[in-house]
Amino acid sequence: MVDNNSSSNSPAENQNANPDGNLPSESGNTTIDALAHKVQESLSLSKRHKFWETQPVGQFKDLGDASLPEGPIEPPTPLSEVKQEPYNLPNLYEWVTCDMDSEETCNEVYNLLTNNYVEDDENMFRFNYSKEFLRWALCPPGYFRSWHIGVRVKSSKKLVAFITGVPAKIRARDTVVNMAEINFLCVHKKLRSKRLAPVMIKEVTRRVHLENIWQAAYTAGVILPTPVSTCQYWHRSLNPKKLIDVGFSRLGARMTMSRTIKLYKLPDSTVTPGFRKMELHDVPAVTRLLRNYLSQFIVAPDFDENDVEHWLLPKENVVDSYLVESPETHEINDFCSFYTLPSSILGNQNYSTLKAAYSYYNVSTKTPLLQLMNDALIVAKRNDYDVFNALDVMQNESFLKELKFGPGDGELHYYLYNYRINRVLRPSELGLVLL
Ligand SMILES: CCCCCCCCCCCCCC(=O)SCCNC(=O)CCNC(=O)[C@H](O)C(C)(C)COP(=O)(O)OP(=O)(O)OC[C@H]1O[C@@H](n2cnc3c(N)ncnc32)[C@H](O)[C@@H]1OP(=O)(O)O
Repeated sequence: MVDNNSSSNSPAENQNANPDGNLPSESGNTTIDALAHKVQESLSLSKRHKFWETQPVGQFKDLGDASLPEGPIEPPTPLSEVKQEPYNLPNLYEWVTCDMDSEETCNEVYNLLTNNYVEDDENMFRFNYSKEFLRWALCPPGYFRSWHIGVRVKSSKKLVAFITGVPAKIRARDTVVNMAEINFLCVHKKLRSKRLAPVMIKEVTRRVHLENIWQAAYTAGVILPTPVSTCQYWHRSLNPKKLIDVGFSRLGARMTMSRTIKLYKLPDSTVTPGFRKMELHDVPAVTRLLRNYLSQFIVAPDFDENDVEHWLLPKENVVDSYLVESPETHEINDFCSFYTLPSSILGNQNYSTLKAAYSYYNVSTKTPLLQLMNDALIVAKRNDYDVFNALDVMQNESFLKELKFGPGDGELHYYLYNYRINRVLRPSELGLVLL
């Protein structure tokens, strides 16, 4: 198994390719790794965060203080008191709102992210979100164009930084909160470490406030004050030869290439009777199934039918969803989905792209989750994905090891802005996947 014998590096697991120079630990569960990780964590916890210390987020000093009330950290301010003008940028730059419907703007955003977004620690891979994916991720029901924020060089109009929000209803325990999901924060490599990121975060916050929304959810590879939960990526090789050739994984000790290929081989067709692609007419049934399933987690999205249609109806090369329709009753009892996020392979002679599927929302009520996810692996393999990634959120832990996923070497931290949860959650208590 990948777990102990090989290491893998992907931008996803290494969003902690971090500007602050903390070393991420290698994969594997050795004592030294665990120790190094603890040391790193305590160094991060004692570090000053000049910007984050000023924000309404859980602070490290309050960690473990269960007496603090759950819920908003600060009350909303009257809308008339929200700053009306954008924050000041350094003189050479200007704010722009990015119209993702414009082919030209979408291209510019795509190019900025393709060349400057998240890399792994060894700079071997960089996320390569497609244009269709970006449009999907940024234009859900009720989205605000004003939350798609760019920074251009005034003179040349070159796009050099980006940050986005989309609206989402997220439930924290019993309370459904209107939030913004913040993503795609990116500063051009040449403009790093100039404190541009805090200005961008303040500007997106201002624009979210203008819509009378006061909370946000986001994930990052870096440790900031203060994670609601810390999750791990796991990877299931579908094309082990390519993954080894490009340095994503290593050949295990005492393994040959042909034994490795055999180990990860999957059947050509799915095994569950009634397993098929989700269609538009399935939206009501999938919504019911998913809402019921997500109600067990402490933090989870509160999806309605419009959300399900947007986020889960299959979209080629963006999101894939399958369900099990009972051949007898035609009831829909099981559902699985993954999104498509390739990574550019940097500096490899033979390959330029790693095709990765990321586990999204999965629900099993009749088909065992293990069997359902094995069918998901089979369709992903049939569609030429190289690797299938999954976080240890929801009930994913129950299938990871058995289906030959190996742990990655990075962590993904979940955060809430202006909302306190009074203890750190286990990944299995989280029902939320952000893109
Ligand atoms: C109510 C509504 C609220 C809405 C807002 C909710 C909050 C949303 C928050 C954003 C969620 C984003 C979710 C995603 O998109 S996560 C993906 C982030 N993007 C990348 O990793 C792409 C590659 N890296 C870059 O483009 C840059 O390194 C970035 C832009 C990340 C930082 O640029 P740079 O390296 O040039 O640094 P600086 O000198 O300008 O600024 C340094 C300050 O920035 C803090 N920093 C660094 N990385 C992150 C990070 N990932 N989240 C939050 N803060 C971050 C850092 O701790 C320090 O503050 P402090 O430690 O001194 O205090």
